[in-house]
Amino acid sequence: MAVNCDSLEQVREKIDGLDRQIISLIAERGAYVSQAARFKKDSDAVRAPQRVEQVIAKVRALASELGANPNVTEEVYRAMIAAFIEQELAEHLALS
Ligand SMILES: C=C(O[C@@H]1C=C(C(=O)O)C=C[C@H]1O)C(=O)O
Repeated sequence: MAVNCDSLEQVREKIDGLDRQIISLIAERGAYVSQAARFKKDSDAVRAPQRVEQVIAKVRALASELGANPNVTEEVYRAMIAAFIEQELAEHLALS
């Protein structure tokens, strides 16, 4: 839960701290995305558009539950997943 800040400096300190946590989680998520490449036969399987839509529906619901903006959450996730698909495609190519 966000605290009420007394200055812009404090706001930015909070954001900087959260960015560190978010990036650590992106690193962990990315490691699992890379592992997924080992279990897929081709680039269509890497892209897995049905799974992408499942993730988007799930994170929109989670956003509503946890007090985040569902539209912002969806945009962030679509951009993140698009980048992870490129990462996974490169992993998949390297394995073949
Ligand atoms: C990690 C996977 O591969 C890709 C990446 C996804 C993601 O970042 O959530 C979801 C589906 C795929 O586009 C997967 O199929 O689960």
